[in-house]
Amino acid sequence: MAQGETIDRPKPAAKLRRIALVGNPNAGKSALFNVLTGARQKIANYPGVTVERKAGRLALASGEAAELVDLPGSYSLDASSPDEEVTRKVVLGGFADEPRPDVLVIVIDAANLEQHLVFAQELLELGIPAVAALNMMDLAERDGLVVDADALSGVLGISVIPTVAVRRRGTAELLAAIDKAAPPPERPQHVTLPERRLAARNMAKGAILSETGAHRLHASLDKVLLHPWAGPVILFGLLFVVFQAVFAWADPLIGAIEGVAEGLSGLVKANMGESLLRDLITEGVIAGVGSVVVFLPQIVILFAFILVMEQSGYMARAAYIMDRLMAGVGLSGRSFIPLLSSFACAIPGIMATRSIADPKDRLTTILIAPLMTCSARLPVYTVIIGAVIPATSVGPGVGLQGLVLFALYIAGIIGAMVVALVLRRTVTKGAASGFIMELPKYQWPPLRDLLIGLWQRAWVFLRRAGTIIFAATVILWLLLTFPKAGPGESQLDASAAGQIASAMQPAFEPIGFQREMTLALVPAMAAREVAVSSLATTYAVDAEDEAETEQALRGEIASRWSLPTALAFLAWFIFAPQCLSTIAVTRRETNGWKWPIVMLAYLFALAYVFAGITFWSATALGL
Ligand SMILES: Nc1nc2c(ncn2[C@@H]2O[C@H](COP(=O)(O)OP(=O)(O)OP(=O)(O)O)[C@@H](O)[C@H]2O)c(=O)[nH]1
Ligand SMILES: [Mg+2]
Repeated sequence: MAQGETIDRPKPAAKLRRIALVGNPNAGKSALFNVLTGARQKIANYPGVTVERKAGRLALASGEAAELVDLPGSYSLDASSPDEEVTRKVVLGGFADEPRPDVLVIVIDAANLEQHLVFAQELLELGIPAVAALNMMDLAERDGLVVDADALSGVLGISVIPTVAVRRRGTAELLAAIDKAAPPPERPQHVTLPERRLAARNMAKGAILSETGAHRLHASLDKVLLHPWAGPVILFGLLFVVFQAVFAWADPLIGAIEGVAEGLSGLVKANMGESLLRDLITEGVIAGVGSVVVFLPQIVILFAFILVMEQSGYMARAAYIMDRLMAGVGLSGRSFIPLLSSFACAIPGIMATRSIADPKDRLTTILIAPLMTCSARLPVYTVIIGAVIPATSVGPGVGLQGLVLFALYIAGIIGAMVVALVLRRTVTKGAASGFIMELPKYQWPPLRDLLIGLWQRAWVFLRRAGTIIFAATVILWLLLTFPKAGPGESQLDASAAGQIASAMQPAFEPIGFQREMTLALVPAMAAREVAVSSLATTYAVDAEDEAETEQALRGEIASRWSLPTALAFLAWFIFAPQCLSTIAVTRRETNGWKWPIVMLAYLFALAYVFAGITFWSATALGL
């Protein structure tokens, strides 16, 4: 769910041996890829994480360099979803510029042997030299399974190497086996699925030496967590805690970062004479970029929860619980994970829809993904909530601010559900497809994966602050600073930005937006957080005297905005179609401009209508 995750197309390498990691979803292919190549491909404890192939270099036991390709998990070579299609094409040599792999590394989950051996047999029928990685041996052992790798090797006719990808166990042996990989013994062709299943059962029986009852704890955990009514209550309670924590835990850290920004600004002022450059640094860079960077603690806390939920195996349970709810709006639990990813960023979320086989399900999921509150909206929400909602407590351990934030997330979800319902009755009409998903095993999140995951998220966020947000802020500062105001005229009125905003203002006046809010919407098309930095820069430029510039953005908003106006702005951001990258990735994933335009139009309409409704009802209530 990394934001803006990049996809490297494997480059055709003429001389290098090509080795492909294949197997069922969630077998640990990407984890193996990471340890073998030193890369940091995304992994998580639920199926369908990898949706594109990715290549890296590795050194074989002989020292020879080879190319390793990580593939999306698949249940068979009869592809039904776009991600499975990628696997099928790579294995069968269907991509024009990519030769068929020289060696297949079939990754098998030792704790799910029978299921994983079904696809393994189909792969062996291809006759490509192969080895098997019998992965997750630690979990098999923990569950009391003793798996006989040699017995398995005997029936499959290839080397079978026990591995624990996350502990780097067995990788040297695996590399040595890849070196010596030979074509598997010829197998009967065109075996039917029931025949393969039967054979898999027999092979598994022969290879599993003992099975004791350590499954019991997990079974009882599932009884509670997947209980028809206790399950949703626990899930809801958990999410509630997450949003409370985002506010409660981050506050001291935010204060510290704000202090650093103020200190820096003071330092610049003390050491530089009055000049445009000094203003650019203090009003543009420090006020603008700084106002976004302060949200790093909240982003990190949110992701820490999400990563722990993913890695522990709970996320897949959440999808399972949500399945019934999703069925109510014509979607399946399959859509849950892409939608959940969209809470980080809609881009990886939309890409994750490739694991949805049904095209109409998939399209609906893509169209509603931007309604999930992405992390770029968090700064906008929290700065406004911090400014206009009092930090009072509404119950033991429950703060009003966290409650409002929670409500904003829920509003996005409800909006998405309603839109899905409407879409399913109209443009994407059709029966909802069934949901099959295997539930992964519970495990303690590996600390290393957790820290790497957190670091990646934090880095993506900081990089955005240093690039897109920095650039947008500087451009905005220039537009706010020139042309210079004449005597008696306010700088904001005279500036190019002020004139642009004034031209747009009639459209936004009716929904309660002030001119600087309207202005903030324009650069926020690049990245939503820019709404915050542009407000900060605008107020810094607009400040009458030096002292006022020092005031943090929250204070400015508190003194300048009425409550209805602030609430309308929040409502706008629940729906606002304000990120160009989302539109671009939608165009790519739907192969055309039709659906991105539909998306843009409906989001814009909803944002406008809801901001308006919020403003007018809040005003009528006398807030
Ligand atoms: N305990 C344990 N966990 C493992 C092992 N290998 C992988 N995992 C975990 O299993 C989960 C799935 O791993 P991935 O590498 O994402 O699986 P994948 O096969 O790439 O899955 P898809 O991309 O969905 O096909 C992650 O949470 C890993 O941390 C292992 O040997 N032992
Ligand atoms: Mg993977």
